Amino acid sequence: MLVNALTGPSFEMWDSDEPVPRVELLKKVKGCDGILCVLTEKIDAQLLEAAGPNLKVVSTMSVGFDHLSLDELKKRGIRVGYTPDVLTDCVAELTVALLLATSRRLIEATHEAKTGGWGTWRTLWLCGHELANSTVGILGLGRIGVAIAERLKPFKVKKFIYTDVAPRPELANMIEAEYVSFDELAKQSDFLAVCCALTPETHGICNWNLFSKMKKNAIFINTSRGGVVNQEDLYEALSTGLIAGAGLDVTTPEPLPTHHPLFTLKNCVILPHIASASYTTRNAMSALAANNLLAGLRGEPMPKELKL
Ligand SMILES: O=C(O)[C@H](O)CO
Repeated sequence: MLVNALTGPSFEMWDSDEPVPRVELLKKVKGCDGILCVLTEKIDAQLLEAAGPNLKVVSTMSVGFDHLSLDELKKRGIRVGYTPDVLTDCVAELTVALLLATSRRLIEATHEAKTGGWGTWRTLWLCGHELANSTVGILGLGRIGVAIAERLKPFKVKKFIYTDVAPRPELANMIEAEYVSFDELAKQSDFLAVCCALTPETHGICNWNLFSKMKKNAIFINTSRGGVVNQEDLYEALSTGLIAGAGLDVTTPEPLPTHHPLFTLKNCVILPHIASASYTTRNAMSALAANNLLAGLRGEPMPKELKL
C-alpha cells in the first residue's frame, strides 16, 4: 500500500496476493509519503531513490526486516514500523507442529498409509524421536523462542538451552533455559529450533560447522529465515544421516523450486512459510502495520517502531 499525502491523503493498494511487480512498484512509489509492505518487497536504495524525498515512513507487515535496507532508511531519516508480538503465539504453535511432524515422521506416515505402504504392524517401522527427556536448543532467544519453550515444556523436555550474542537472563529465566556456547548448543541439542533474525552475522550460520557437531538423532527446525541455513550443507547432513531430520518453514529462495534436492529427502519436511498464517494473526499484523503507518505519517510514536 502506498500513501500520497500531497493530494489527499490518498491510498493506493496492490489488490492481489501476488507480490507487486518491481517495475510497477518503482513507478508507483514516486512521491509517496508512506509505504506499507510485506516481506516480498525489497525496500532498498533503488526503491528509496524512486520514492523520492517525501517518503517518511515504511511499515512492514512482518516481524522480520531483512527485506529492508536499514542503513539506507536510517541515512534518509525514514521511520520503520514492524509487527512483533502479535504473531508470537501463532509462530510458536506452527514451530511445535513442524517439530512434531518432523520428529514423528507424520508426512511420511500419511503418505505410506495412503499409498499402500501400510502392511502389518512392524516393530521399528516409522519410528521417530520423542520430546520426553530431551534437550531442546534455541538459536536466538527472543519472544518466539520463549513461546516455543513454553509450549514444549508439557511434553516433558528435560532441559532447555540457548545461545545468542549474549545471555538474555530476563527471557531465559521464564523458561529456565541455560546459556551455552554455539558449539555446546550443537552438541547437546536433541531438537534445535532456529529463532534468530537474519542479519549479516547470522547469514549461513547453520552450516557444516554446526551440523557436523550435532547428534545423529537431532532434529533441526527453522521458522526464522532461510538465509540462516547453508542448504547444501543441510542436504549433505540429512542425506548422510549426520542428523535425523529437518523441518523448514523458510528456505532460500522462496518458493523453493520443486526440483530442489531437499524435496527428495524423506527426513526433510518443508512448509511454504506459513508460520504466522492464521486468520487472527494475519488480521492483527495488518491492523498493527496500518496503525504504525498512520502514526508515522502523523509524526506520532508508532505502536511498534523499529529503532534504527
Ligand atoms: O517475518 C514475519 O513476520 C514472518 O516471517 C511472516 O509472517
